Amino acid sequence: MLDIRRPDIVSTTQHDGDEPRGEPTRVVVVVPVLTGRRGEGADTPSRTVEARRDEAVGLAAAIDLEVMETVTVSLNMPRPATLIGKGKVEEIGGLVTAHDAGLVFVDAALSPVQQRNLEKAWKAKVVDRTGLILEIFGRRARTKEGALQVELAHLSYQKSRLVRSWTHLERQRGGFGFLGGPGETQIEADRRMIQERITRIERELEQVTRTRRLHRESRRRVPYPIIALVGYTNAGKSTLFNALTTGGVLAQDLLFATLDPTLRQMRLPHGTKAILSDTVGFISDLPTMLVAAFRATLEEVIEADVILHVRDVSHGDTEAQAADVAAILADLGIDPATRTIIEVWNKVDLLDPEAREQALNRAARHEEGERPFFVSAMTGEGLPGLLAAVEDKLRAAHERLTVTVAAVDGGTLHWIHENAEVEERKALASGDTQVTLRIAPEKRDQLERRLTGTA
Ligand SMILES: Nc1nc2c(ncn2[C@@H]2O[C@H](COP(=O)(O)OP(=O)(O)OP(=O)(O)O)[C@@H](O)[C@H]2O)c(=O)[nH]1
Repeated sequence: MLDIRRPDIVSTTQHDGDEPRGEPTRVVVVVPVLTGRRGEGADTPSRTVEARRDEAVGLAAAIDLEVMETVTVSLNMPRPATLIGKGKVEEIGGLVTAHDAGLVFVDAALSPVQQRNLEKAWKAKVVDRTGLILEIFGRRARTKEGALQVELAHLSYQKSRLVRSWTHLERQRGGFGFLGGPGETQIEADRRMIQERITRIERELEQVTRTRRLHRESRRRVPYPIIALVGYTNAGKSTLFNALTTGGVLAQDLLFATLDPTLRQMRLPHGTKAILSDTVGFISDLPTMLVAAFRATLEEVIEADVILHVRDVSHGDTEAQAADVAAILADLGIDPATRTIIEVWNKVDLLDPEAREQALNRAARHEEGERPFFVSAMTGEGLPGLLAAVEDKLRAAHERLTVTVAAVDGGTLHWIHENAEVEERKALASGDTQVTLRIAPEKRDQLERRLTGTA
């Protein structure tokens, strides 16, 4: 697990004599909001200031930090040295001391120099948005591959900061007119250490990815459709994942359960079996180095037969969150016009009657057949209706056929069991077998060729 407070995570921003003083889990959250000209990483026009504050607090809370205070800072012009102005830096410094905070989360992109200067000024560790998101992803990664991908992204992030800081130090050294000054060997050693870890993780990742690919291929041979959960962080995907797959792991689930905790087999009301896939939560302004890691964990979504877009409908910022999720899906090449995406409006138990009425009105504006489902993963409300709808969609896509397989054609019978869902199997007097099955459109031709002997 990665840890922003872990001492062996190299930081160019540590200096003798100004180590963080306060409690490492007490955090002051700073939300810079650009009011003037647009600048680096501070404002997100689609979000209100309140929503940004809420999100920043949520991010900090996601890794169990104790938020002592949240400060919004209006920025006309970002300052190169500290991002925010001198007066505010001092004011926040006062809060850091008063709360005995060991950490300040600045919800923006900080340059290494800004980070270092702020750490010096506040005598606390400073983490920016990318740093915190990397930390959250690191803690939530549930597969070995996911954990390694995030660690790799984290190391690349550190390395890039080291490089930039190096340039900065070089310039400084030039100014003082001496070579090989303090810091050089330390930074070189840090770089080497990071590079060694990157190489080691890349090797490990290659191995894990190869194993995963093999598993994926063996899973593909099993004809179960895939239902993928996607959604903004904290929307309730994992709660829903558990609610929909309770009842333990069936014996035949082991193939999935042991391989990957984000995949579980489930049974729909009429008995259709499917694989439910949980995914990592989406976050707005995802750091670029995480996009690749993200992509790898989203392969199931790309291949899914049905995508459930889980939304926290009780959240004030639910529309902007939905827009972020839609943008990420589009980035993954998922076209809502050709894919089955069902919106799941979760946490309805938190809505008061008036808010529920408003949400129902909003839902009614969706086309029939694309109406969102109101559910509570917590209380179970609405889940049976959702499952029935998912099953309908899957069944609509999978044709139901009754075929007769010749007694001599054991190969085709085997193929059918591997590639289709067998509903009924009857031995005929002739020795042939009559099979009623459901099959995906892309497999139908193959079956036809086998049955007509043209395979
Ligand atoms: N009241 C209520 N709370 C819910 C419901 N579903 C989830 N929660 C809570 O919302 C929080 C987030 O739920 P998770 O299931 O972890 O959300 P997630 O989407 O998997 O989050 P990430 O892992 O960040 O992507 C937890 O505290 C849940 O207990 C619901 O239907 N009602």
